[in-house]
Amino acid sequence: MSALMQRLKDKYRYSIVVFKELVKTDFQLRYQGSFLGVLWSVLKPLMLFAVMYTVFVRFLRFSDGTPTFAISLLCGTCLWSFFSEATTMGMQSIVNRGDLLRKVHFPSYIIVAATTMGSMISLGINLIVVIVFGFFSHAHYTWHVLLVPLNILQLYVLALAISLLMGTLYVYFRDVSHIWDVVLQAMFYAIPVIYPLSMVAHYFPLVSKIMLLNPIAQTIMDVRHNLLVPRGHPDRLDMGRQSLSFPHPLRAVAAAALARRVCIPEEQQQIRGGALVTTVNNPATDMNDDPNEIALSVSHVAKSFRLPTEQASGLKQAFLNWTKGIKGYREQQVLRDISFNVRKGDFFGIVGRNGSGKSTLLKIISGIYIPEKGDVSISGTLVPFIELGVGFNPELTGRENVYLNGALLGFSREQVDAMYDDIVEFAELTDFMDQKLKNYSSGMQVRLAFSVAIKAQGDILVLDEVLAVGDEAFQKKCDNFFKQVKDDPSKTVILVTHSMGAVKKYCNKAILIKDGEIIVSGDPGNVADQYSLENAHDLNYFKTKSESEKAYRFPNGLNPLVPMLQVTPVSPKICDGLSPFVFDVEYEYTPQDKQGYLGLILQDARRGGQVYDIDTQSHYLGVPIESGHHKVRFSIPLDYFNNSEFRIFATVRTESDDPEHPEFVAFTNDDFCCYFAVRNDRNSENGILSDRVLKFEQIEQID
Ligand SMILES: Nc1ncnc2c1ncn2[C@@H]1O[C@H](COP(=O)(O)OP(=O)(O)OP(=O)(O)O)[C@@H](O)[C@H]1O
Repeated sequence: MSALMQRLKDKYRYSIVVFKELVKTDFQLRYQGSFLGVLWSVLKPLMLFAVMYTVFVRFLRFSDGTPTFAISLLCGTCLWSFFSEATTMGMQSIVNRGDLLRKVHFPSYIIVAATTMGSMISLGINLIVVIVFGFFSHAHYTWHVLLVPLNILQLYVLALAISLLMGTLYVYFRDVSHIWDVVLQAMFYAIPVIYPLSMVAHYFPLVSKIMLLNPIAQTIMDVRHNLLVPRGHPDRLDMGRQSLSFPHPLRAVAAAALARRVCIPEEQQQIRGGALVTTVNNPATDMNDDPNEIALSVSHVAKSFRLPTEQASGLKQAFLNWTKGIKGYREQQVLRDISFNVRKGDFFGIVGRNGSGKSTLLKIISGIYIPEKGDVSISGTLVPFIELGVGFNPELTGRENVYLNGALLGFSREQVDAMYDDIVEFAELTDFMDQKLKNYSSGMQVRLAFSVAIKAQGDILVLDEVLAVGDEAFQKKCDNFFKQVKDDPSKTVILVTHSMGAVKKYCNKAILIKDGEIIVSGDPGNVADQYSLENAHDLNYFKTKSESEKAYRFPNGLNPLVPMLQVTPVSPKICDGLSPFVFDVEYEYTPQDKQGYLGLILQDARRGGQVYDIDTQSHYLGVPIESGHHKVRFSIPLDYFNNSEFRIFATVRTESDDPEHPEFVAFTNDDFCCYFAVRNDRNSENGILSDRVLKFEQIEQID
């Protein structure tokens, strides 16, 4: 038995750790900031009771004739408050804590279970109040009181099952919460909370029987009877037996099983270690890789998302879309066919422009998303940081957030206790730990998050944009940490970053993702350079220029006279700066009455501005263009260029009367320009031209 318990404990260890921490913070946050704090959980039902008692017992004279009817009313009110609060908050919790689900390998039902458990704690406090009241009202408690925890557990399971079902619907249709409000109102009157069942049974015996078919009503009645029905009451024994009888708990368990089946995806049901995913599959390998050396293998992974095109989070819109045959979404293919292997001990970089799918790939590796196609195999334990400070709550103190964040990384309270001082010392936040996180600067928050995150233990660390944390002194510490990890052959790191300095410094391999595919892989220096080049396309000063030119005459740069104008590289796009950069300009041109010319502009894509500009009539390149389809080859010597990224932009224009404003016929838009980069260790990064440009000629004494 104890071995079985131990196995269950091990299997659900992560879920238990996170559950406990979420319950604690959830309960704490409910009463935080109020003057009376947790006392509200006692006062609220008492106040409600006072209202009910006055209206229904004093004025409407509802009673079953027992002296404890008032307490029974209080008890029913508490149970009903629990049920309505737990299902309402539980239903909304998946959406409210969606950040956790998107960033941590995490079973979603824990969020709902923790929220409903928060309400359950309030119920526990309330029932203690009921029992104390009972003493003063001469209630005679019997052993049946011992059945109450069983009844409550049953109610909790029912509330949890309903919350899961409603919560799943609520993710798609927000109307569900409004409908549920109405259902709760109706149910309140259909359950004998404020009136005795005997009253209904007296007038409508069949209705009273139907009422009892409702498992919620029955459980509430059970609790009341087990607590308060006086000794000798004819119903008492039956009700006590009923609580233990089989069909009743079975209903709750069946509801929970149904909710689990419908609401919890298969992969979430498989989560064992939460943040620590352990799989020891045989990773797929290519011919050159020793399978024992592979830590992670990603094979032909593809993923797309459905992006809503019409507002479809309401039932009405969903119905209208359905009747009109509108899908209400479009597919966005984020990853197409990604394959790579990471060897044990690698520091592996993943780079790409915004929206290229890096985080999606990390989430697939971490088990947060399931790929549509392809496989991911991991050998060892994998710790996804995904993002620093996941689950951080601004309303909690730094200390509380450390425990919460630690739990999400799989650490129990005892484990966090043991490392707490180290975390605080590393974060250099000793004096701030009892302050709420909302009072921290953003730098302090990431320092704290980083200090917790680096405690995570596993063979493979998955880091998403966790570099450049904090001020300069703190960055040095982080740098030391990364160097240590890099030098540790037992650690494998997968790093997503936009810092090409970090890629070159830490990584031994990297991939560049563009449009959902790997376009460059291997040497991190080369990958970083290609990335810089890709990134040069995004710079705003080019956009502005293009925008103004779009408004100029031809909206997309090209037109019937010049349907094609394109600059293509002949040399490699990453140049060493020793040989010239060679490129072609291809055009199709139908001449007008004036002679057409080809103009070229060389732009510094890193710093902005023109390096070389023949954009005036007087400086025409002197290449008249002829009718038809042609290709012209050019070359630019790069000896004196520093390291940077450059863009070549072509125009076709004709002479005009104003030499400062030549007449544009066409220009290359951003898709048809050519980008290249200069990379050579003899160059510096400062300024466009290298210091080799300046020659020392002579020095002459004046006085
Ligand atoms: N859960 C989601 N639902 C719908 N679309 C999503 C979802 N997650 C990501 N996307 C979309 O997938 C694309 C890739 O996103 P992702 O976060 O992977 O990019 P990224 O390369 O990490 O970008 P960044 O460098 O900005 O962090 C984006 O267009 C994003 O809008």
